[in-house]
Amino acid sequence: MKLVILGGSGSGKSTQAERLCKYFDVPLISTGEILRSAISNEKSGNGYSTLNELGRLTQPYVEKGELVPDEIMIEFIKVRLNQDDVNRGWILEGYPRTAFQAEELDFLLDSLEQKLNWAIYLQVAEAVMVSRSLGRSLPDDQPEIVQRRVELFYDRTVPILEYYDRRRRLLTINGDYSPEQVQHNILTLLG
Ligand SMILES: Nc1ncnc2c1ncn2[C@@H]1O[C@H](COP(=O)(O)OP(=O)(O)O)[C@@H](O)[C@H]1O
Repeated sequence: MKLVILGGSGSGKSTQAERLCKYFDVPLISTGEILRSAISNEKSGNGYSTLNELGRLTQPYVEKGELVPDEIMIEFIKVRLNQDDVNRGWILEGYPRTAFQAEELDFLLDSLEQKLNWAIYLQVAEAVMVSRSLGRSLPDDQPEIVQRRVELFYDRTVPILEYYDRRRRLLTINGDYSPEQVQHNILTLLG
């Protein structure tokens, strides 16, 4: 199974992505989680590694709630999707986040002779995004930064919905239910 999970900050996309990975027994690729761990690794000064390099490059963006430049993310996904453990499938969460990243993902999948099954959009109201994000304790979850991520979600990520819809690959799910109910609704739609 190859799925992209789309949604704003606090939409429940990381919760659903984790559940779906267990269900389908495929690896999770969560760009937010990978970047946060690369940044904390780099800060703790654990020597030189590719992960530290990624942390050093992306920290200024992540900490302000800004998007990491497309070129960095596209390169990262290219390397990740070429690794052996993702042959049978994967769930991408946090990527793509811009229309350019979505197009590049399609080019990459073409070159790997892979095909995306579905893009799942977890739809919640803006107030739900903000209140759920403020209830977490991630380093980049302060109010102004959350607000900025929500703004960028509408400006940069919402256009991707149309991209996938035109290609008949979009499933929209109401994210304003319990995690169990949302997962159930996703699995029902996936058939
Ligand atoms: N595909 C991406 N493109 C650009 N920046 C990204 C991407 N994925 C993650 N990031 C960066 O990592 C941060 C945290 O990502 P994530 O945990 O997915 O956030 P959210 O809580 O908004 O869903 C983002 O605010 C952004 O700075």
